[in-house]
Amino acid sequence: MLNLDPGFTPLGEKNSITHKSFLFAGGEPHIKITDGFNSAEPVTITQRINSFNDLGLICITVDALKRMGVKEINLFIPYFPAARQDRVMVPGEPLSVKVYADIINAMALASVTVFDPHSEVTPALLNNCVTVSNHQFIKEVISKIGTEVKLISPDGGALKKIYKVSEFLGGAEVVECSKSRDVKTGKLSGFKVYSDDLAGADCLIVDDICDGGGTFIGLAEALKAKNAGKLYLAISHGIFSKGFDELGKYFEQIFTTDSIKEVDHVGVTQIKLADII
Ligand SMILES: O=P(O)(O)OC[C@H]1O[C@H](OP(=O)(O)OP(=O)(O)O)[C@H](O)[C@@H]1O
Repeated sequence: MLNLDPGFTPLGEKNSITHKSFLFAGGEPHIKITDGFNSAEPVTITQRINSFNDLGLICITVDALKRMGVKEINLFIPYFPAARQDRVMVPGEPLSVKVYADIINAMALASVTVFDPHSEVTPALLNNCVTVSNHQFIKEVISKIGTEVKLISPDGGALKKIYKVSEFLGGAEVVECSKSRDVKTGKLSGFKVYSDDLAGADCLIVDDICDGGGTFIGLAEALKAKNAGKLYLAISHGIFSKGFDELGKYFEQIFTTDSIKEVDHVGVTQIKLADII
């Protein structure tokens, strides 16, 4: 095991390979593997990706391991970078998810494990991809809420996954919703809840990523307009780029994992991937 982020050990620390990593003054990541480990054994690298340099560190680590004679290298990156940029919406944009997938595929890894990928595009592009669903995460969230909730699917992307979550949970009720996004400006509008009256039912919105949170604030207003009870939010990958001031006004509690970073906020419960995979 080679955990590149010292604060993130999702698969444990058994047989951890010691190393030192740092940035050169020019901004390039560097690593020195300081262990005399058995290079005939497979190695699994784990990493949280918050920047292109975090991917760069993976690339140079794979190179260092191969030069030490390691033949089988596995990678665990729960949050796949640019997974949302999985289609070219207006001319002039990149297909970023393919750029990242091509870089990773070039390393010829034995497996690449991702957690709750945004769409089917990531596993389709990534060689030897293993996906971990959000099922256990949502089960854990519901046990922490402690009461019956309706599962809310915010948009078309989430809809493809929510019924599998419901099935895993033994048939929890699903409420479908939709939103519109202007592909030129990224602006959100037109939140719809496909239920006439939620009759005070507590609701858990389930989605893969929270970035600025606009999706969930817009949806929370639409749910309240349909008489929703308490609102909860479960997000596999918490970016939370606009903080929690606005989100906190709508949600009793927000649940996320540590797939991207640590979150320290009274309104957020963070469930460690180490505890659910
Ligand atoms: O916190 P926010 O800034 O609102 O972003 C979060 C939303 O963005 C992503 O979906 P996206 O809008 O890209 O939709 P898609 O399912 O059409 O890809 C993600 O699945 C969330 O639903």
